[in-house]
Amino acid sequence: MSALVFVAQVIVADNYFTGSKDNLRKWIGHPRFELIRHDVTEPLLIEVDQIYHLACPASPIFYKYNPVKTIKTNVIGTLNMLGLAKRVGARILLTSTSEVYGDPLVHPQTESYWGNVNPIGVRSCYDEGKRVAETLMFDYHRQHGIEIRIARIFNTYGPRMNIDDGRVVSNFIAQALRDEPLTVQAPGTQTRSFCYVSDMVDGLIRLMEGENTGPINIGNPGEFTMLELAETVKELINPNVKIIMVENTPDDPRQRKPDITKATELLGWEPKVKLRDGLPFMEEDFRQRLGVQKKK
Ligand SMILES: NC(=O)c1ccc[n+]([C@@H]2O[C@H](COP(=O)([O-])OP(=O)(O)OC[C@H]3O[C@@H](n4cnc5c(N)ncnc54)[C@H](O)[C@@H]3O)[C@@H](O)[C@H]2O)c1
Ligand SMILES: O=c1ccn([C@@H]2O[C@H](COP(=O)(O)OP(=O)(O)O[C@H]3OC[C@@H](O)[C@H](O)[C@H]3O)[C@@H](O)[C@H]2O)c(=O)[nH]1
Repeated sequence: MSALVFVAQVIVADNYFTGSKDNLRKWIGHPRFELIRHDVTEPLLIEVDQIYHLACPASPIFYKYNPVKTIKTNVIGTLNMLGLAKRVGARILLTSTSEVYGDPLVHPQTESYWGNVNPIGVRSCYDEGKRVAETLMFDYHRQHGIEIRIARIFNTYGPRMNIDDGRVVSNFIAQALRDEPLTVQAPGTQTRSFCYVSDMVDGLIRLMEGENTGPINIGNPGEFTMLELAETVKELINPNVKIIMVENTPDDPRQRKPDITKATELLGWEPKVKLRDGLPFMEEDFRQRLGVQKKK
């Protein structure tokens, strides 16, 4: 009996705008791993079978920092990755976002919903950028026969996130560990649905290896208000910490929850890690990096 073993080689291209080499430390030097400092707004000439196109700042504070660069990354970066896919005949997966639904008027969000997005707002570089990226994917698919996969990712969290990333889960955990008040942006009743990173990776691999182009929502339907999230972090990590209300930013979506029927039926995927079970893994990682011991 003989077995065919598929041995993957991985090439990571990153310009380190929000990413960190430190997160890849254990792979550097591995014979089947290669790391390239590369900005996707420039063409990339390599030979590959599959492209996971994730490059894009994702935290609102980072994507708003240089909005022109964010939209270039989404448009020119996606064009370059599609050009690479076309040249070498690779299958390409785009990590799109629940932000394509904008401030959704349909709840929970299904993939057939076209969204409610402000085209000229401060978030548009990101949400409209990802919407164009999805359009480019489908145009390359229809015009050039490129094999595409589109994931619409809902808020994802987990260990090794940048401590000062600025997104809500990392903010609350870092604040709780630093004994700083948890900053709930008003009104605090806005909702998000949080997916643990290992579930997300499993969903993305299933989508890449499966037969469906998508778009497919990948996210955890467990929905929480930001006040509920703050209360949960307080209870689990630091019962003495204060929760304060601070000003919000424009166009913050008021509610978000994925309908994952397609992911369940087409990919056989559903998330396994509940928020209360995922937060302690992130707490442990943040404690180590911040040097904060658990109180006995
Ligand atoms: N984490 C989430 O909640 C979430 C939700 C929806 C969609 N997404 C999408 O998933 C992808 C990854 O998100 P993340 O949370 O890991 O974000 P992140 O900001 O932590 O990581 C993004 C990575 O892209 C790199 N990058 C940014 N611009 C680049 C460029 N021009 N060229 C090359 N590399 C570049 C960064 O250095 C970083 O390593 C993004 O495309 C994001 O839009 C994430
Ligand atoms: O300290 C904070 C930070 C954020 N928030 C609130 O928490 C909610 C979530 O904010 P985040 O910044 O974590 O992320 P958002 O949901 O706004 O955007 C994210 O959505 C999906 C992805 O594409 C991106 O990762 C990102 O754009 C918002 O309502 C925000 O007002 C707080 O209450 N306090």
